[in-house]
Amino acid sequence: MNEVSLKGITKSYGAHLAIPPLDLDIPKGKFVTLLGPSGCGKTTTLRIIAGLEQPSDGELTLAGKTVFSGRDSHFVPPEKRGLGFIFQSYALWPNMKVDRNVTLALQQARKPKQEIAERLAEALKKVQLEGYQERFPSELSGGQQQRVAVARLIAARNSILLMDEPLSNLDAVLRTEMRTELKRLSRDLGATTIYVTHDQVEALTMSDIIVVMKDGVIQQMGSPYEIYHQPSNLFVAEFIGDPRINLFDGHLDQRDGRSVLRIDETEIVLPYTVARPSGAVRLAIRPERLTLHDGPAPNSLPAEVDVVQPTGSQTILSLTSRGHAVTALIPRFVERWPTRKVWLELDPAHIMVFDPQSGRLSETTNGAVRQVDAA
Ligand SMILES: Nc1ncnc2c1ncn2[C@@H]1O[C@H](COP(=O)(O)OP(=O)(O)OP(=O)(O)O)[C@@H](O)[C@H]1O
Repeated sequence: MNEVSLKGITKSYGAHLAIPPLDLDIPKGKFVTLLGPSGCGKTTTLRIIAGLEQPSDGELTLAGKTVFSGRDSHFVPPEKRGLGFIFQSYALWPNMKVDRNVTLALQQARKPKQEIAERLAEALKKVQLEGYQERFPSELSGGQQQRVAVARLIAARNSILLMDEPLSNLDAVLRTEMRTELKRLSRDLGATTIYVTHDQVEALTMSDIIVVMKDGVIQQMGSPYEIYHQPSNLFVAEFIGDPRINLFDGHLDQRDGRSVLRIDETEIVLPYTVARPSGAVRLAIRPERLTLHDGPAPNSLPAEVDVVQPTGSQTILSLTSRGHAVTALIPRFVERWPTRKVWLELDPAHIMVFDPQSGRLSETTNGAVRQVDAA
């Protein structure tokens, strides 16, 4: 069942159409991330769901109830939508102590005192802030303030949670910790969570479903696995993955039932058949699917090593192959590559073939796009 459903939702600011007609169905209990570059409409979409922004047209339903309809100007205000929020700026009341910040909504809903006290204690325990009830937000660190915002969500027990870049003000260590925390929260509450970020690592690590947006238009909606391994177009392929995916211009030949790729003088026979005629193509391969050799090898391009960057468990190698910048990712610590001239082997099973005009991923003849590894 879909917990959140947008049908033909649009939003214009004056003459600027920020969200062209948008259809989006979010299943109950899933952690769904809206991901995309700055200005792609993620926040606007979330604010529309929250009721903080009125759409120009369309229909929005939450848990089966229509909360906005452009047809009859029906609009349910945010406080009546039964949603929980966490935004980037924790949105705590600066003049209220932690206990009141956590329980304000429960008090306004006139819940019994005993229940409020129990929910407060439980929520503060979950975020490890027991004993902090009497502090004002200004007496807490950024991470602790964010945990108060999380405690408020726990106490409210909303079935739909909306989060807009909630971790962007935190330092790297805290961000990783809070990622785990928010994922656990969403799971423990059994909540449907809609999370906005432009950080692909957050999206890949936290989500059941990622929705990649560009200019208000959904480019792909799928599991992190699908988004990473089967990007539906070049925009998604380039947006996801750090270091970025490598792109090459190439030529596809359909020869005796086999698909053969050519990049300059290098020929690569693919282990699957691409469902498109012979001709120019755009090829993509992830940095971790390249292997370096010190002499000629099958499926390889000659290249030169420019820069070696160990990151700890992995090393990023920047190379140049026939004038093109290429990045390889090696799963170990390397300080110096022994030779400057190398051969860069492309793993044929992991080459993606895109239409050079439309940028769309070409399907394989088995009906689906390539399957790699086990999901
Ligand atoms: N109040 C407003 N008035 C005019 N234009 C707006 C307003 N709010 C958003 N926009 C425009 O709508 C588009 C989508 O903005 P939105 O904030 O949803 O993007 P975003 O993907 O969340 O970006 P970011 O990651 O930078 O927050 C942008 O082109 C933005 O300039």
